[in-house]
Amino acid sequence: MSVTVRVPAKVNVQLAVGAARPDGFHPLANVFLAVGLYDEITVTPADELRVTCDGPDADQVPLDGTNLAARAAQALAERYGRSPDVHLHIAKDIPVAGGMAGGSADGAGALVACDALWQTGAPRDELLEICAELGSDVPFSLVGGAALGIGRGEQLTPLEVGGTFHWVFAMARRGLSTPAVFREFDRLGEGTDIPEPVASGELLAALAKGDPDALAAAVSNDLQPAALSLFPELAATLAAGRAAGALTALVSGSGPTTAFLVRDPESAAAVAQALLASGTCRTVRTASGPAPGATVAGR
Ligand SMILES: C[C@](O)(CO)[C@H](O)COP(=O)(O)OP(=O)(O)OC[C@H]1O[C@@H](n2ccc(N)nc2=O)[C@H](O)[C@@H]1O
Ligand SMILES: Nc1ncnc2c1ncn2[C@@H]1O[C@H](COP(=O)(O)OP(=O)(O)OP(=O)(O)O)[C@@H](O)[C@H]1O
Repeated sequence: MSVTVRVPAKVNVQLAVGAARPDGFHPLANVFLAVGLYDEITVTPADELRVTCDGPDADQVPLDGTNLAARAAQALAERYGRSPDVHLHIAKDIPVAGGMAGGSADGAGALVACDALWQTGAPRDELLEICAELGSDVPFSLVGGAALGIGRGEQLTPLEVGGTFHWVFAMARRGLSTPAVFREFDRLGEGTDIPEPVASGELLAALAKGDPDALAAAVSNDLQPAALSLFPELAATLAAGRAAGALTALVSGSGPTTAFLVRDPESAAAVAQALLASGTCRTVRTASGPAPGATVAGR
């Protein structure tokens, strides 16, 4: 008996960041959009808790107890007083350390998979609570679609989306550490007045309407200057995508993956090809959103 769960990546269409809180986390107005790039997590009973991973970035994924999928299984087992002895296999398609919530997807996926395998019947609110303990992005990986995250990004309100948005993603030649990007944000903001993060009304209206031009005009990412400061070569990738006709170009979350909003799948293919030809990235992928959250794909 095994259970497989499919979980999407995310792009942040708005990431407003406030000044660091006393606990070191930053208050956010984080507008998440799940996109159709997926990791699949398969859980099978085993003699001990063990993680395996395959996919193009598999060699960068830790297979010990620090893996978010292992931590999710441990957390659920502890709550229900049972043994966490399972084999978790991650079929990884989401770039690692790319700002697309790949590890978070695996955490949410393992939680849903173990919940189904063990038939714990945990209420959704309890699963979301465990997700929030695992990381700020993990609750969104569970729910998918589109949502506004406040607090450190874990307090979610689902958002209406009136259409499908088409994207091209350019994967960089190395990763960026999320804490390092937040630290660079702090350094760049030293001595300035950092406003409270608020969601943009124009952006929420554009999502609700399903209007790519309006969304392109409203996207923003307060972590982008910090990501560019640590990874200056990303400026050339953003420029190449804009020159190829993307409606807008931005760093996805803490980066270094860059995201390009386009009008339709044909433009996605053209922008993807131009980005690859520019030589400014490792690889490109196209995907559209919103995509559903963690979903049992097979038993
Ligand atoms: C950049 C985003 O991906 C945007 O969605 C998230 O804010 C990061 O979410 P995540 O990777 O799940 O982050 P966590 O595992 O909760 O935290 C990793 C580290 O990121 C920083 N962090 C994260 C979230 C937040 N609101 N403020 C922060 O300063 C902290 O240094 C923290 O130690
Ligand atoms: N299941 C996992 N998959 C990938 N990385 C993991 C996993 N579990 C733990 N990690 C660790 O987390 C680090 C960040 O990887 P991840 O792919 O989650 O980054 P990210 O997509 O930039 O995250 P986010 O967008 O949530 O900030 C990795 O370098 C790795 O050490």
